[in-house]
Amino acid sequence: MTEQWLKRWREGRIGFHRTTLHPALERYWLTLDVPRTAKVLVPLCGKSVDMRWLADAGHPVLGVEISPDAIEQFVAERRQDVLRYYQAGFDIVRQGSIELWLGDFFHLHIRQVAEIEAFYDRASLIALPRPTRQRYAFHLAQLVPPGARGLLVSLTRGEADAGPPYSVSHEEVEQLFSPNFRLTFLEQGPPDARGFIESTWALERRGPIG
Ligand SMILES: C[S@@+](CC[C@H](N)C(=O)[O-])C[C@H]1O[C@@H](n2cnc3c(N)ncnc32)[C@H](O)[C@@H]1O
Repeated sequence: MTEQWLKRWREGRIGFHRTTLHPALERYWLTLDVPRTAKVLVPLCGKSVDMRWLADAGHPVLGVEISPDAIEQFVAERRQDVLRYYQAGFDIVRQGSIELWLGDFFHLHIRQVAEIEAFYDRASLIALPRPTRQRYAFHLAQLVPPGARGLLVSLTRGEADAGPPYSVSHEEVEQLFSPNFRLTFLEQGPPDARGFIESTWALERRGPIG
């Protein structure tokens, strides 16, 4: 799976990438009431311009991405100094208040991200096959503290077929996240040219007593 993503990036097959801010982020982020300076985790971040918006809104951003091409393309898109360092098994590239950790999201450990208070997933869950989605939801829950809030932008399609992107039903989103998060369904967009429908959810990490 990893090799497939690296290859996609090398060959420029990144149809999932948006060059403009995701409308759901702009519409709903402020409604989450995340403290302005809270650090936002962006798992499987690609070179999403949404990270610029979060950073411009005052949030330090921690993106995790397996493809070095994605990270290099992201930082090349802005003329701003870049700092490079190595920490806990990850090569990290920092540009302003955005740090991009090169490596496998599943290798990120809670000790390394203790200060995360919020998260943003657009097209991350849906990049993973079904058994890995279960692991993803559990891993995200381990990384963020009780009370952490975030947005999830997922995809469904009438006839589920081979992904990525994978079609993830609303029932599956609830089944994956409700053990550890409070979920609020926010909106469902119109179908795109391939019949995919994006749905947006607000999530809040539950505390030990629910
Ligand atoms: C569908 S793309 C979405 C990217 C971004 N969230 C966006 O909205 O443009 C999924 C991304 O996850 C990355 N990826 C896949 N598996 C990963 C993993 N285990 N750890 C970190 N990144 C991963 C891929 O390289 C790809 O850039």
